[in-house]
Amino acid sequence: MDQVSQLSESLSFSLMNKQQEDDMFYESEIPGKGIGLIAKRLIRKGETVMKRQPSLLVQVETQARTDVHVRDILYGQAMDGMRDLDRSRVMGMTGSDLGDKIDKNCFRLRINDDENSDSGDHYIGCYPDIARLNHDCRPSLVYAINNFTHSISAVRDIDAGEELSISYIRLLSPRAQRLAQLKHWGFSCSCAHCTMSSKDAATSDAHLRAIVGLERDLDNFKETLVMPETGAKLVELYQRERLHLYLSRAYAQAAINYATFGREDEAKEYARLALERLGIEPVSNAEDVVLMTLLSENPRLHGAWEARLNAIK
Ligand SMILES: C[S@@+](CC[C@H](N)C(=O)[O-])C[C@H]1O[C@@H](n2cnc3c(N)ncnc32)[C@H](O)[C@@H]1O
Repeated sequence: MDQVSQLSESLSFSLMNKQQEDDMFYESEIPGKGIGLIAKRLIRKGETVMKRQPSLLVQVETQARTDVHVRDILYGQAMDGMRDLDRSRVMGMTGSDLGDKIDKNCFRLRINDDENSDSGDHYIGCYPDIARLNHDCRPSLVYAINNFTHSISAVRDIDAGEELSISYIRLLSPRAQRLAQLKHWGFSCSCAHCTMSSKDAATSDAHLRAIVGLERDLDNFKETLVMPETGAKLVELYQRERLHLYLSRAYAQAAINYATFGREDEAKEYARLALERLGIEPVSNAEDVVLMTLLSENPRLHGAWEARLNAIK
């Protein structure tokens, strides 16, 4: 979709669905976290929760090169140019001044790039409605920023009264490391996963270490410890850890791994599960969808078919 049609789709989504959003969640004071968003009704897995264009966009390179005094003048001009409603939402974001508000609430994004390279223009985008979402190490929502559009959907069913949350960081580090990383963001994480007992945290940390180890083994085709079931074991660990937001990748790895051992039925089944999870994500990676569709229909046509069997021979 080009940027103009994406923008108009997103704007019409915002207008048409404002009523639906009002019916979906509300803002509330959350003990120890400031303001947050609470589900008003059951939100189904895969439901779109919000879609927004940025109220303010900062080009990272220009910002880094600009002296603080000039930057403040530019920020002021940008604020003056905003509609009253946007200005008051931006000023309502948590933080002492605009620079601090941007640091604490806004998202880094990259435009016109190839995902795997360092090229592209780097921006910081401010989406004040989305900035009300607190962090949780087991978030209920997943987000994606495609061009400038920020889209969020539910990774699992969310009960009425539950807090809506996203993750500000990647979640495979042990508790102590996650806490240190979030401290760097200026807060001490009080999510249920960071405040659990030391015994439960040690079990969770062991699962996370096992996940990282299995992913490393699965990525290495020379790794002889990998069995046909290694990918399924990875999926199981992600499920036990309730890291639903990473399940599409885990199912995909399991599907490919079964294919590398020539296990057609399991490869098809896990590819089908990967496709189901990809459908839940706000923006699915087109390449992943094509690969998983191929695997779910005819794993023998995938480049990885029997790759590990052939390596053992
Ligand atoms: C993007 S804002 C989220 C909305 C914010 N609570 C508000 O009142 O506008 C990020 C700030 O929320 C608070 N916060 C978010 N997640 C938290 C968590 N898991 N534990 C404690 N504080 C949290 C921190 O103060 C953090 O700097």
